[in-house]
Amino acid sequence: MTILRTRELTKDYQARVLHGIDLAIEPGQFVTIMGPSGSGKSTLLHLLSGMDTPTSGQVFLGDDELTALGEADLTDLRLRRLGFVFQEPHLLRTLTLRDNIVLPGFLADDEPREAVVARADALLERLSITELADRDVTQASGGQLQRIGICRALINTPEVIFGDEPTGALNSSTAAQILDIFGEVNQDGTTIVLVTHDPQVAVRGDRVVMLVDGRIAEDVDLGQYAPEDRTERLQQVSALMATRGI
Ligand SMILES: Nc1ncnc2c1ncn2[C@@H]1O[C@H](COP(=O)(O)OP(=O)(O)OP(=O)(O)O)[C@@H](O)[C@H]1O
Repeated sequence: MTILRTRELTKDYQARVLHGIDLAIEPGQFVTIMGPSGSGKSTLLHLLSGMDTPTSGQVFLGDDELTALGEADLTDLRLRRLGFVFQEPHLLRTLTLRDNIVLPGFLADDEPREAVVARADALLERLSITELADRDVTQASGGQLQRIGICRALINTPEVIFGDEPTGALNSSTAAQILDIFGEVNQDGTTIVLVTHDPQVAVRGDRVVMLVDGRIAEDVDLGQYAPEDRTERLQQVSALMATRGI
């Protein structure tokens, strides 16, 4: 069983940047996508998450083909079933941080607003940032804002969380805390797919998909090592990167 699957996915800009990608991700996996700059990592993430459409090929979320949906259905699917965490959280400046979190919940309009607010408050508490609820973006640190971004990504209880360098703008200790949160979310059963250059991010996952020139060059299972056995994982990832000249 797969939660995300691609079939012969290609993407052309001026030139072809993805060449027939076949990838299958199982529910609950924590996958990182690595590779040299320009290898197509972000492009693949955008196609997997329905943020962009391929030149040819298919993407499936469970039994649903994303690539067969029109823009309105795709937007609705992204809102309800997928979560996104970017390098910068891009929060709305005119809203409180709590209101930034609840907004996608209100847009989904599946349940009473009080229930959405209660879930936002539970997420704030879980990520230890309850005190930020009534502040705005000017009144929190980068790491705190990234936690708000994660709460927002989780508000509609997505099946998959996608991240593009989600710790790229943070110092290493804050980044480690954010990665702990991704680990906990994954432990709860949410599938995670992160693009990263950073081996310290890759070791948090249980699978590394390495892209080179728009093709999957390596697909490595780190699950044989316990998650806390980061040294072994780091050696694997570093060896992989060295092999590919990264
Ligand atoms: N919107 C676009 N229009 C034209 N070319 C693009 C566009 N987006 C990406 N590309 C090109 O596609 C190729 C892959 O880009 P992509 O951003 O997916 O790579 P990446 O591996 O994520 O790179 P990086 O690690 O530098 O972020 C690059 O050659 C890039 O210039």
